Amino acid sequence: MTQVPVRQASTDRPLRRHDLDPDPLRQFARWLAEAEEADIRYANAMAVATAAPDGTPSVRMVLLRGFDERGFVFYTNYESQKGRELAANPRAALLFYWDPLERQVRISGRVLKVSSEESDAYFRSRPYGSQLSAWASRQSEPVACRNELEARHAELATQFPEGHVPRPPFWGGYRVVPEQYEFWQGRRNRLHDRFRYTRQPDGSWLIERLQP
Ligand SMILES: Cc1cc2nc3c(=O)[nH]c(=O)nc-3n(C[C@H](O)[C@H](O)[C@H](O)COP(=O)(O)O)c2cc1C
Repeated sequence: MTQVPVRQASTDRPLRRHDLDPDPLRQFARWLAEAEEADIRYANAMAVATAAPDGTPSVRMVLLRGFDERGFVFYTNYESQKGRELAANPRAALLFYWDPLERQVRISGRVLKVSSEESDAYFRSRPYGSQLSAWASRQSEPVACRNELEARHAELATQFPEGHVPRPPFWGGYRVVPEQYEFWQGRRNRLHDRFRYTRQPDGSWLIERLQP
């Protein structure tokens, strides 16, 4: 077996109960802002885990495009592997990892499609080339060669001039509505700080420290 070197935490940045915002959304916003201030490339990149109906998990990176009290939004192809899994089992887990800050955030909950108006508005804001790519790619399906994709992209450019690309009906947003969050702060000696927020039936959040 190839041994993978283990790196020790370089700083010790405690996370205490009284540092936490009672609202996990505000706590998340604070940590994301700190990740952005730390110049982390793609601080909004997150892994999204879904599961097939037989329980087989799958995970991939996507970019968080917005978040508020309604949930966490990302955009993708509704007919991709994740889209098919979410249609059958509308639950997901999200994971952010900000290495320079030694922080991890886990979020899990139910998943809804965002409204078509919201997806349309976001699609309109995308660069022209990305709009065409959304049409060109049958995401997660095999393709014989890259030329086929590029030819389709070029053909779509003649069909849809810049500024006039409609959103493909098979492309749009998902919103993950959190039921649980976990904020993890790496500490020396692997005695890390972990706090879990669990949504209660009355809408409040139970906060518990977890063992590392
Ligand atoms: C940093 C990063 C960001 C990504 N962002 C997205 C995204 O926002 N939406 C998306 O559909 N795919 C995104 N991808 C590609 C996905 O990881 C994945 O390859 C694709 O969505 C197909 O996944 P699936 O076959 O599991 O459905 C991103 C990949 C990386 C590495």
